[in-house]
Amino acid sequence: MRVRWDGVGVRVGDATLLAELDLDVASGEILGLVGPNGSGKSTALRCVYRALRPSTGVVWLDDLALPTQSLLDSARSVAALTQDSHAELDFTVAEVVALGRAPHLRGNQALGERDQQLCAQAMRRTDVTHLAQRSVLTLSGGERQRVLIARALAQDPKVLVLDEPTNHLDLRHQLGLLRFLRGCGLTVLIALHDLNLAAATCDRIAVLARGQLVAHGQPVEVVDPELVRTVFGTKAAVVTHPDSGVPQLLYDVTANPEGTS
Ligand SMILES: Nc1ncnc2c1ncn2[C@@H]1O[C@H](COP(=O)(O)OP(=O)(O)OP(=O)(O)O)[C@@H](O)[C@H]1O
Repeated sequence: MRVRWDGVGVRVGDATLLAELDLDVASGEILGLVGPNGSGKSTALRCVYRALRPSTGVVWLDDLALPTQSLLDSARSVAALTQDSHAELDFTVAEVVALGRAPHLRGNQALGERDQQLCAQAMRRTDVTHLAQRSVLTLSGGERQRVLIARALAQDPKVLVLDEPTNHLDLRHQLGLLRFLRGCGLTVLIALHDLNLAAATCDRIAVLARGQLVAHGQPVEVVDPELVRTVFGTKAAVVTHPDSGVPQLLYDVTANPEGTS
């Protein structure tokens, strides 16, 4: 499913959280949103999963404008793992993952065979099957994060919106998740702080700063020392990964952050 931000701006009072954003994401593409804290990444994503109504512009899913769709219809297409996703009730892992099926069920309708298959598949993909009967309250931060990703996958969406999904995940599970995203065939919109993981995972990267889109393109076009210096105020060198050919940044924590010496 194609996703398009069409002049999407968000203002609260006098503050512009997101200036008019134009971005077009093809079906099956992975778009990475990167940028400093407070640059508008979550705001841009919230407009897609409808936690926020844009002040200007429209988000399109294929040729349907989001405001013309019911919340239920868009929830069938778009699953989100957000920074405010919580699992604070005393539910088992299996119960939390099953909540992902809610947009596809009527009222208190029980899970059917296909629903159960999708939940089981989502739990396998996120390596939480062995936790199925545990209370989510007893999980570590990374285990809980994987359960929330499983819930989003169980929704069987066409578009997956992930806001910092690698938070709390150990290296193996970070790479496992990103590898899965590369092969899943869904349209993926993902906010990431780690520019190297973004470069390794995303087809295109959009760089936001103070609510503005300041760069946009394939990782080789975007991951650049000058951009890292101007946007993040950080000195970095770029090398090419010997196997994947993807640009990767190297940091020197002893260097002057502005890179002036
Ligand atoms: N309701 C609000 N009222 C005023 N300002 C807000 C509101 N919601 C968000 N902001 C501000 O909008 C800016 C953009 O926030 P957003 O969460 O989109 O940034 P982000 O790029 O996702 O940041 P981070 O990397 O820290 O998660 C921030 O400065 C934030 O404080």
